[in-house]
Amino acid sequence: MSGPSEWPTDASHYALIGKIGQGAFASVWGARTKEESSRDCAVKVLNLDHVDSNLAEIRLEVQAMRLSSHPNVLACHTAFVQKTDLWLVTQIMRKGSSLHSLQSARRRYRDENKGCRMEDHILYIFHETLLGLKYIHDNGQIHRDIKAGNILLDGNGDVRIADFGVSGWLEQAGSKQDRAKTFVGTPCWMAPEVMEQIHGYDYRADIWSLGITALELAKGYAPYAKYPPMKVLILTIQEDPPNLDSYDEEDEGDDALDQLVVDEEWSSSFRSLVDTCLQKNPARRPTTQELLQSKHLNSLNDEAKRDKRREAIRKEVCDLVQDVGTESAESNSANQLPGNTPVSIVLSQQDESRPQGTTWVFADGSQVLASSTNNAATVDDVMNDLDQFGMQTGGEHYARGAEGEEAIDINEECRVKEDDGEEDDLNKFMDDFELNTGGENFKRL
Ligand SMILES: Nc1ncnc2c1ncn2[C@@H]1O[C@H](COP(=O)(O)OP(=O)(O)OP(=O)(O)O)[C@@H](O)[C@H]1O
Repeated sequence: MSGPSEWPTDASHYALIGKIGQGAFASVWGARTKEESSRDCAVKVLNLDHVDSNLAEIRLEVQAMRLSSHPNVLACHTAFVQKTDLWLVTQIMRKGSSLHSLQSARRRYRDENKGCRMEDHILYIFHETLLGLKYIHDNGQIHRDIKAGNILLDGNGDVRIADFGVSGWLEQAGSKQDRAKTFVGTPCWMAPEVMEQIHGYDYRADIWSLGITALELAKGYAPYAKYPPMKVLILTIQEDPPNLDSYDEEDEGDDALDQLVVDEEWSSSFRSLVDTCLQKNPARRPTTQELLQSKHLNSLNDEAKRDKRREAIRKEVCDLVQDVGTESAESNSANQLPGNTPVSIVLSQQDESRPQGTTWVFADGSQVLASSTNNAATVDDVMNDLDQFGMQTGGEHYARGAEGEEAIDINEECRVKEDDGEEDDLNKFMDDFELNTGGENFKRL
């Protein structure tokens, strides 16, 4: 393989062939170097307006990314600034995201009236991802954005984790000093402790996201994906962890999701694997090593069995899916459901001008202070008000207006007048909320 320094660091040396996909902060392209012996690659173009780390920091991190080498982590060849964009040149994974591949293959089987059972393929992807994640965790890092859109498949069935390090560069809300307490992520995959930011979080947040990813691959979309980000945050904090059955009831009759939903039988071992990852108390979640040794995945540690699974996914999935990044390929964007919009979270306790608590900052810059006052609301009140708010602000993404817009206090927005006679419900909701959040947030003033 060529050394990383040999990759050109000027955009004019690359030909962009076809768009692979569009994320919230970046577009990704299939590309080729314009050298005599041209090399294929993917180029992720991040608009610098959304990049808040300074370039020296990014350079150092890219250096680290280039040095990190694992068969299940996407290799980064080089990175450079081009006008107002940051270009990240990486390996290209021909089948794109694992979700895209599984869903495309499922559609093919369905069209041909053939049965297909994806559980073994999902377990294989899960196991490969765990190996990459173990490498990341063993190096003292947290990925922070594990989801099927960042788990990529190549034509031969290889699996690699993408976007390692990138989420840390994205636009952070709050001042530089707050940054250690700031987090950017996609709500549907975010662990409850990351949303609350009470006791901080560690690598076990990635294990939660991996559990959500297993659900996503199994069902075709992440739990709560149909809801706007703020509602996802509240449901994740309040409700029992999702599982393979829970969102069937939730989403029944939803036309948009009916297109995506997958109806398959799942083994009890797979169900229990998902449940193990999705424990709200992070201390109860297993480490990558424990998962690799668990009865659910143990057999895949055998090289011969792994090779067999790789061959099976190549034949039964990869071969049915068109390569991404070619002129004719369709864009491989993750479905743009509301809950897939990134949100950043800031702990605002140090800022005396604001009430204590966590601030959730949405991709469009709108903010919600999850703090408390004497008034409280029932869950339904909160949800109704969020819906209202969504409507007023243009819907799905709660696109609040321009810069300088005031942050929205959930309680301010959801305040229910005492004479509505709902005080008891409201108090109960706040008590539950305090309980769920460990009592530090949502403190009554
Ligand atoms: N190196 C690559 N090879 C093949 N496909 C890729 C590569 N990198 C990214 N993709 C695909 O390109 C699409 C866009 O990726 P991108 O990382 O910009 O957005 P995302 O992860 O879907 O969402 P966001 O980053 O906004 O949370 C995704 O479907 C992803 O799977």
